[in-house]
Amino acid sequence: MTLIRLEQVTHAFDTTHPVLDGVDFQLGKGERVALLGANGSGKTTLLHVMVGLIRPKAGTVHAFGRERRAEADFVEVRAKAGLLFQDADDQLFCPTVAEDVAFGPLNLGKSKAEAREIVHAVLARLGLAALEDRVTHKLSGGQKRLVSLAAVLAMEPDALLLDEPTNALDEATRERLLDILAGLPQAMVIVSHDREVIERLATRRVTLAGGRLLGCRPNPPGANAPDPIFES
Ligand SMILES: Nc1ncnc2c1ncn2[C@@H]1O[C@H](COP(=O)(O)OP(=O)(O)OP(=O)(O)O)[C@@H](O)[C@H]1O
Repeated sequence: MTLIRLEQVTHAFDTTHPVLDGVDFQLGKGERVALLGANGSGKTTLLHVMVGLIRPKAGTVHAFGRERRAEADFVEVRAKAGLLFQDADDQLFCPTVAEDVAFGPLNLGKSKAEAREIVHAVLARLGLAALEDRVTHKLSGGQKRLVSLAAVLAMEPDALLLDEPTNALDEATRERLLDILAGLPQAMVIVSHDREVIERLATRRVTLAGGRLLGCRPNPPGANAPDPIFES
């Protein structure tokens, strides 16, 4: 079952060259796709296109059963595909951790009591119960990353879009996050330059280069060369 499908997505921020140039991509249920590519190759842009934070100049976005065009379509997509931002400060904007994690469920129409239950459950599951009443902006970078993931998981998404999830984490926090991610059932797109993240989590790898998406399987028998062009 395909959760997200992009067809011929093209996007440019200026008139010089497109960042994305006819990108086809599919995320299937149960897949964990590593999205690789050099700095500035358009990985974050592609994640943002998937959830409607950027509207491409051309091409189509299908997600969770239908084509998505308008902002109202993407509100639903963002509830089903949780985006973990590269910078936790883009994710967390409430005074306390509990409020930040409750924000999504409340937005989805849960009652305050239901949201409180979800906050307790998610924070406990991630080993973050002690942070519940902390002031968000005073957390360390690693704590913010884990709380961001808690806020995303509180929405009970079907897919996770992770933008450099282990970036700037110390070894212990990185291991902890990797263990958590490895135990999650959601389909994932994982943007990462962290070899261990890719080797441990990814079921498939794709690479953005020159605006195009090239596909290759992890450790393909016989060769490591990318397939010439990505899947249909
Ligand atoms: N809002 C924007 N306005 C103008 N240019 C932008 C904007 N967002 C991204 N870009 C440009 O688009 C290109 C792709 O950026 P993007 O952040 O998607 O790359 P990336 O592959 O995620 O990079 P990194 O690995 O460094 O995070 C870059 O040249 C970037 O400067």
